[in-house]
Parts: sequence; structure tokens; C-alpha cells
Amino acid sequence: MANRQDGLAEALDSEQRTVSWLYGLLDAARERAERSLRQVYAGGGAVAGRQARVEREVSAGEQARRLAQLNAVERGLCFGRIDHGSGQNVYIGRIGLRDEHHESVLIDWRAPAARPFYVATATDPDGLVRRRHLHLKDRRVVGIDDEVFDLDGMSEGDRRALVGEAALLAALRRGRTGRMGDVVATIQTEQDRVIRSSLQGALVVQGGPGTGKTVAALHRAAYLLYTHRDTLERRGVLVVGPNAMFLRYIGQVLPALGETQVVMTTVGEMFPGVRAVADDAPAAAVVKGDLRMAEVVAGAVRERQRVAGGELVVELDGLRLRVPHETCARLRERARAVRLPHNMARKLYVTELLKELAKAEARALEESLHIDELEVDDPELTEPLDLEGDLDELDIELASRRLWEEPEVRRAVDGLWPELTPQRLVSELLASPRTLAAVAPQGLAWQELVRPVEAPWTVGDVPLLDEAAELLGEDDSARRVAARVAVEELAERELYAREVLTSTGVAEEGVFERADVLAERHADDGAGLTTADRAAADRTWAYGHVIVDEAQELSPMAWRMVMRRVPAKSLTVVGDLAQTGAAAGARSWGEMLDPYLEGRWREERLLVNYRTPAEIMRVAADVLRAFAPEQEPPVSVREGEAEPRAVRLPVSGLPDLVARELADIGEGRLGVVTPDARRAEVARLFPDGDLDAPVVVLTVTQAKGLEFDAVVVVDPAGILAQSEQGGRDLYVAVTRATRRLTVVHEGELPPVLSRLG
Ligand SMILES: Nc1ncnc2c1ncn2[C@@H]1O[C@H](COP(=O)(O)OP(=O)(O)OP(=O)(O)O)[C@@H](O)[C@H]1O
Repeated sequence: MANRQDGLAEALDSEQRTVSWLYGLLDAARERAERSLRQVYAGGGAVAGRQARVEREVSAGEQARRLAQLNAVERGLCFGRIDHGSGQNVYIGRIGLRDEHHESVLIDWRAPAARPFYVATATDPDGLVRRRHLHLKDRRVVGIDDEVFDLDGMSEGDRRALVGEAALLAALRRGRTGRMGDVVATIQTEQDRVIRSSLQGALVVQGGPGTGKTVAALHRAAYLLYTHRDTLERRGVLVVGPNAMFLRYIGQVLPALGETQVVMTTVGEMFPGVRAVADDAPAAAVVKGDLRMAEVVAGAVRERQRVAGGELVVELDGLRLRVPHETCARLRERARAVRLPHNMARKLYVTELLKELAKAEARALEESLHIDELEVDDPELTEPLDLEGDLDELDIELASRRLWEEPEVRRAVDGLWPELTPQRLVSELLASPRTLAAVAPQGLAWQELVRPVEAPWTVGDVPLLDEAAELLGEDDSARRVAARVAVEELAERELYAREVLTSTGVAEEGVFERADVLAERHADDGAGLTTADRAAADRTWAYGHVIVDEAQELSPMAWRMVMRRVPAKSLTVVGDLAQTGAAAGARSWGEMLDPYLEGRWREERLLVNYRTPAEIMRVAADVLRAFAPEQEPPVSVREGEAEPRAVRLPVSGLPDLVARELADIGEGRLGVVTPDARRAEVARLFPDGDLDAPVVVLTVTQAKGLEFDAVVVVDPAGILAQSEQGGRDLYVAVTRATRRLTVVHEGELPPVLSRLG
């Protein structure tokens, strides 16, 4: 025994020496990055020329990112070591480090050389004799876990120092913090397959609750950014999650993994300028999410390209300008035939229509001058006038310009081919039963969509807005002019600043440099912005890779929008068909993806539940069997500490019950999950329900993807009854707990939970 203790102390000592040395290298790398950043700004006075300034900004951005990365890996810098049969030992960490001889001494977890750490098993050790997990507290090595694959292959000293409790189970037992942590130290083989799957094509990760789909997807983002740095740093990675609460929950994982080139969003925020959070009623959501809505939006755009009932008549200064019906119809067909988006085609249409109006004006003038009534003798003047025929191209152009300034003319044009924003098109469409009836394909229950024009945006509207934006097109000529003006203004301001600083004698280098850098950053087209900043602001940005989490919730129309963001169709789709709660959500992956991928997607399944203990999972399996018998529940990796239970109690008794549960879990956190209609009533009993608070009250939709040490499910019958998806909602609710589950009911316990009775 004493021998083993000595062995452990020796091992801890020796690992501590290595770890301290690695932290020393990290500190040195940080100092170097800081120094370079200072040099970029301080070096050599004012930089002449725009190109040089842009280059400096880019270089400063790179150094700042490197520094952020080095700072993000402070906690748990090195977490593993693999010993190869050849005698070579490799340390694995959150980032790669080299020593002063440029030798690689810490391997980034994403590098190919780190792979055996994740995939070696007793039956297939991948050349390893031992895998060692190092547990760090601050910079101290406080624990070691060993898994030995080949005892004979180890030295006597190492054999003596063997220590270990399975690192995974230790990680799983830790209390929950309200923020997801990274699991780089304990990634499992099946998850590793997901994380390191090729960038090309679409990967679907189907897995039950708690199987690590979200952690695997986020680690995959970090892995892909590391492995395909060039492509993805330029194009960025988009992560689509179910709601803002979820994004906050996972938000800390990626920076902690050392990556900053990722945009996180929800479907409700994918159209810049709109932040939709409300959901439609289920019947409306189903119609709105139907792919045929693309036809409806296209129909609505065409419906705004009109021809007057008879001839077009514009009254101008007592003249009646008339354009025949057939001419108007011909102009519309010609403008449509160019196949440009509506707002772009409008330019062509307006040009042509103004020409016709110019001719119409000439004709009207002619009619108004009743020549033969004039008392003149000159035979030349009595010849019939042909003002229209006399117009040359220049006349028509000048007349067109003049006419375009006339409010009457503008009104007429806007009535026939208006400039439209997506917001206006969609809100007016949904408020017009007449238009909906005219453009909806047969069999689509458009009546469900009708609502007032000022109704707030819902998540289901966002794909419609995106569709409309595609068809309307953005007229960005004004923006481009504004950008040019801004650059010119910047140059002027800089000149002025230079003069002021010189004349007042404060033109010392540092100050001056900062002033001009700042000016540029604010006034310019974004040279100093990161890929993520630029991508997030641009609806038409083409991402290098898109990850969709809780992907079962997306409607067919939402998929259409997502696919537009990733023309290369490089995607990771992560979800669980057994947890679909949205009325327009997925019943099968093929149904959603095949319209774009035509069957060309691969699937990985995750089958082990790392969150919910076996006792709770048995309850969940009963629910699943009743409501989605075709789906397999995942297998729990561990037994729990307490049997789940049901308590008959009025809602007013919740505070006491919750207080007792909190006392039982010690430091952890508790989630109260309620039916949608009862959240407000329950939340009033727990005032400070922020995501970081010890007690959070949530609907099932809000709880999706989250987890808590203890969960109290309130009114299971209410959850079952709230929609057609009620059974799946209950399944989601009971699978949020990592340690304890209590179901609170006022009436009878639903039969599906009879195990708790
Ligand atoms: N390899 C691992 N090592 C340590 N913890 C892990 C591992 N895999 C998963 N976990 C933990 O298990 C929990 C569940 O993971 P995650 O939230 O990714 O599951 P999920 O499949 O997305 O679940 P859901 O379908 O309910 O959203 C998390 O706390 C996660 O940190």
C-alpha cells in the first residue's frame, strides 16, 4: 500500500514538473503575442496609405485573436498523456505548444497525433500501452487516472504509479454550472467519430437525450476550424440553436475551446434586423413551415407586378397621359423576362414605362393644341403636328427624368411595380385573405395564416422573409455610394485630425496612431472586423460549414433558408427525432434533407446517455414506448444516487419541495419544467429565475437541450395535453436531470408514469 502511495506521489510530482514547464511556455507565448500587438500599433508612426492601414488592422486582429486563444486555454491547459508502445510519450492539451528548439511538446487535441487518446480501447489500443488523464486545479496537478492497455509494455516505475478512477465518470459526477463545459479530456470513441468526420457533405447525428450530441457538434466545430483553418477562417462556421437560452448555455464552450470564428444564432434571428422569438399556433406553424410557402411568396411578388384594368391614365398639369393596356402588359412581361429580382427588374420597368409616358405626354400635348382652331395664315404652321414622332432619344430621356420627379407619376409606378422590402411584402401578404387565396396552391390551408398587418414577427415568419428577400433582391447601390462617401469623409477627417494634432503639439506617435485606427474602424467597410462579425450582418453570407443543433425542430421552410447559407452543403445536423416538439418539425431526416441533398448525407448514431442515470431513464423509456415506439431510448452510462419519484401536491407547495431538493443536491442547480400555460404562474413562486440562478422555471421548449442536477416536472398531464407532441414533450422534460427527478401532480398521475406511482 505504502508502495502505491509513494508511486502516486512520485507520478504527481513528475507530472507537475511537466505541467509547470508547459505553463511556462504558455506564458512566454502570451508575452510574445502581447509584444507583437504592441508593436503593430506603436511601430513607426503614422502608416501611409489605405492598403497599409488595412494590412496593419488585419495583423492586429490576428495577434489579438491569438492572445484571446492563449488566454482561453489557461484552465486545464494539459489534460492527457498517451504512452506509445515504442516508448514515446505525448502530452495532449487544449492547444499545441513548442519548446525553444521548436519541438512539439504539447499536442492540440484536434491534431491527428492526439487521436489515439480518444479512440484507443482495450481490444484495439491503437499502439498505446497507457492513456493517462491529468486533473488540474489552477496550475496544480491534483489527480491522475490511468487506463492500461498493455501492462507488460510498461516500465516497472510506471506500473507502480498506476492510479485511476475512470475519468469520464468523474467528469459526469461534477455539479452543473448552468453553462456547458468542454469535454476535450473525456471525449468517447463514438463521439470522436462524429467530431473528426470529414468536412465534405452532410453528416446527421441522431441520438437520444444526453448522448452528447451538442458537445460533439461544438467540438466538431473547433476541430474543423483547426483542421481546415484556411477555408473556415475566411468563410466562418454558423451554429443554429433552438433559442437564446440554449445559445447562452453553450456559448462558453467554443471560446473555451479556443475558437472565435463562429456565429451562433437561432432560426428567429437569421434575417438581419428581425429578432423573432414568438411561435405561431401549431396549425399556422404547419402551414407556414410547408415548402409550398415558397410558391406562395413567389406568387405574392408576382401579384405586386400589376397592369391597370384598362389603359393607364396619369393626370399631369391638366394633361391626361394615357398608356394603352397592351403596352403596360408588354412592359411587365419584358421586365419579368430578364429574371432579375423584383427590385432590380423594377429599374428596367420604370425606364421603359417613363419612355411610354413621355410619348403619351407628347400625344396629350398634341391633342390639347387644336391647331386648326388657331388663327394663323402661315401654311407651315397649319401642317398637322406629330410631336410624338418628333421625339428623339435625348428628348425622351430628358422628358423621362422630368416625369420621374412628378409625384403623380411616382404614385402610378408604385401602384404597378412598387419597390418592396421583405417585411412589407410578407406582412401585407399575411394580412390579405384575397392575395393568399389567389396565390396559395390547392390544398394549402392558407386561412390559418391570416392575421393583422401589424402583428409581431414569429419564428415561422423568418424563412418567409428570407424567401422574399431572395425574390425581391437587395438594391445595394445606395449602400455602395454611402461606403464610398464614408471613405472620402474619413480621409478628410484624418487630414483635419493630423493638422489639429500637429498644430497643438500633441502629435506624439502613439496617440496619433490610435486616433486614425479608430476612425478607420468606424467609417470603413469593415477591414478590422472578424469573419464572424461580417458574416452575422450579411444575409447572403456563404458559410464554410453550418451546424444545426436540435435540428428536429426546423420546418421544411427553415431548412430551405439554412441551405441557402451553405452553398457547399457542408453541414452537421444534430438532433433526435424522438424529441420533436415543433408542429412543423421533422418526422424523418430524409423528409427534411433530401430536397437539397438527394440522399447524399451520412448518419452517425449516438447510443449512450451521459446525462441521465439509469433509474430516471427507465421512466423516460416508458414514455417513449408509449408515444414514439419506433425510437430506441439511449442506454445510461451510470446508475444514479436516488430513485425518481412522483409527489401529489398543489403548485403552492412547490417552494418547500424545491428547497428540500436543493438542499439534497448541495451546490448544484434545479430546473422546474412546466406546461406552456402554467409557466408564469409557477415562475412567480421563484422570483430570480435567471439561467445562472440555482432555480430556473422553464417550459419544455425552453428546457430543450439544457440539463440540471435536479428537475421537478410540474403537471405532467398538462404537458401531455398541450399539443399533439405532448408525449414527446414529456420525454424531453424527464430527461433533463443529471441526478434527481421529481414529478409533481395535482390530479391523477398519467398512466405512462405509473412506474413512479
Ligand atoms: N465524453 C463526455 N465526457 C464528459 N461529459 C460528457 C461527454 N459526453 C457528454 N457529456 C455530458 O453529457 C451531458 C449531455 O450532453 P449533451 O447536452 O451534448 O447531450 P445531447 O445529446 O445534446 O442531449 P439533448 O438531446 O437532451 O439535447 C452534458 O453535460 C455533457 O457535458
